[in-house]
Amino acid sequence: MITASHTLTLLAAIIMFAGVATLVWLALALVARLAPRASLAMACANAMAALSLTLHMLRGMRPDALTYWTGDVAAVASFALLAAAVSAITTRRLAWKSGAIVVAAAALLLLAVPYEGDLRWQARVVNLAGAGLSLGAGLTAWRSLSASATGRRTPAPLSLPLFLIGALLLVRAFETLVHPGGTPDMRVPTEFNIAFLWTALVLTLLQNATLAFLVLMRLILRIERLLERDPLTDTLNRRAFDHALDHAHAWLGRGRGYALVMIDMDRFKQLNDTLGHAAGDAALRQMVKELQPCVREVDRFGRLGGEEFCVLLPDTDIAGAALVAERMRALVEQTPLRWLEQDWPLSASLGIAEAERGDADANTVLARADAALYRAKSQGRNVVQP
Ligand SMILES: Nc1nc2c(ncn2[C@@H]2O[C@H](COP(=O)(O)OP(=O)(O)OP(=O)(O)O)[C@@H](O)[C@H]2O)c(=O)[nH]1
Repeated sequence: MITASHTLTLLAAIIMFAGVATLVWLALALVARLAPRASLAMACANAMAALSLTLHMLRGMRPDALTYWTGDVAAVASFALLAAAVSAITTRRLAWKSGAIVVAAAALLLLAVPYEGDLRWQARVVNLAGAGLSLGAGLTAWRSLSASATGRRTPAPLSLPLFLIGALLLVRAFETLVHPGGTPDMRVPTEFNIAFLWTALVLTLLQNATLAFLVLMRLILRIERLLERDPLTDTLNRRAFDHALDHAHAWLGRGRGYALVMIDMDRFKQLNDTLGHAAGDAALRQMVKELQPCVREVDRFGRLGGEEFCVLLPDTDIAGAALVAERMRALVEQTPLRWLEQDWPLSASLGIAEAERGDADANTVLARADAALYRAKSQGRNVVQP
C-alpha cells in the first residue's frame, strides 16, 4: 500500500540531491572556475528546485503566502535558470531574458486566481511554464549540438533529458485537467504521484550529469585545441600536422592520394632584422589569414617551424596542387605588410609534391616538397616549383 511516507521520502530525496548538486556546481563555478556562468546558473537552478520542493512539503505548516505562491514561482524560476544554463553551455550565450519573462508572467498568473480550493489552476501554470522552458532549452541544445563541429563527441541526443523533463511536466499539467481524482499536491500518496516523483528524481540526476559531461567535454576540447594549434597563427602545430600527414599516407594504399604545398616566406630574416620580431610575427599572421580562403575544409594547414608552412590537400594531384600554390603565391605578393605607416613587400616561395604509391612513408613526400621549395628559392624566390 502506498502511504504518505513514500511521497515524502521521494520529495526529500530530490531536495537532497538538488542541494548536493547546488554545492557541486557552486564549487565548479567559484573554485574550479569551469564554465563559471553556466555552472552558477546550474547551482541557482538546483537551489531554486530544492527551495520550491521544500516549500511544497511545508504547505499547511508555514504561512500560506510563503509556501504557496513563493514556492510556485521558485519552481518556474528553477526551470528558467536551467534553460539559461543550457544555453550558456551549448551556445556560449547566457540567454536569460525569455526565461525572466516566463517567470514574471507565471508570477502574475498565479496571483490572478486565489490560492483556494484544489489549486489546479496554479498547478497548470507552474507545469506548463516549466514544460515550455524545458522544451525550449531542449530545442536550443539540440540545434546547437547538431551544428557543432565536435558532433561525434557531443551528440545532439544529449539534449534528450530536457525533452523528457518537458514531457513529464506536460503530463502533470494534463493529469490535473483530465483526471478528476488527480491532485496537484505532490505529498498525496497516489500511484501517479509516486511515478511522477520517481521519474523526476531520475531526470534531475540525468540532467545534472548530462550538463556536467558537456562542461567537461568543453574543457577537454579546449585543451585538445591548445595542444594541436600553433599559438601565433592558429594553424596546426608540427606534431598535429605530422599526425594528419601519417593519416593521409595510410589512405594512399587504399587509392586515396594527396598532395603537399610547402610555403616559405621570402627574406624573412631581413624583415625581422629591419622592422623587428613583432613585425615578423604580424607578417606570418597576415600571410596565414590571406591563405585561409584557398584552403578547403578537408585540407590541413600546418606550421612546420619558423616561417615554413605546409598544406596537405587530400584527393589532389600535382596539377591541382600547382593551381592552389599559384593562387597562394599571388595572394601573398598582392598585399604588403603595413607596419608603422610603412609598406614592406611580402612574397613567398612554394614547393609542391604529389604522393606516389611507391613512397614508403609521408616523410618521403615531405622531403620531395622540401626539395621543390629549395629549387623555388634558388630560382630567385616568389615562384612555385614542382
Ligand atoms: N618574427 C618571427 N621570426 C621567426 C619566427 N620563427 C623563426 N623566425 C625567424 O625567421 C628567420 C628565418 O630566416 P632564414 O631561414 O634565413 O630565411 P629567410 O630570411 O626567409 O630567407 P629565405 O627563406 O632564403 O628567403 C630567422 O631570422 C628566425 O629567427 C617567429 O615565430 N616569429
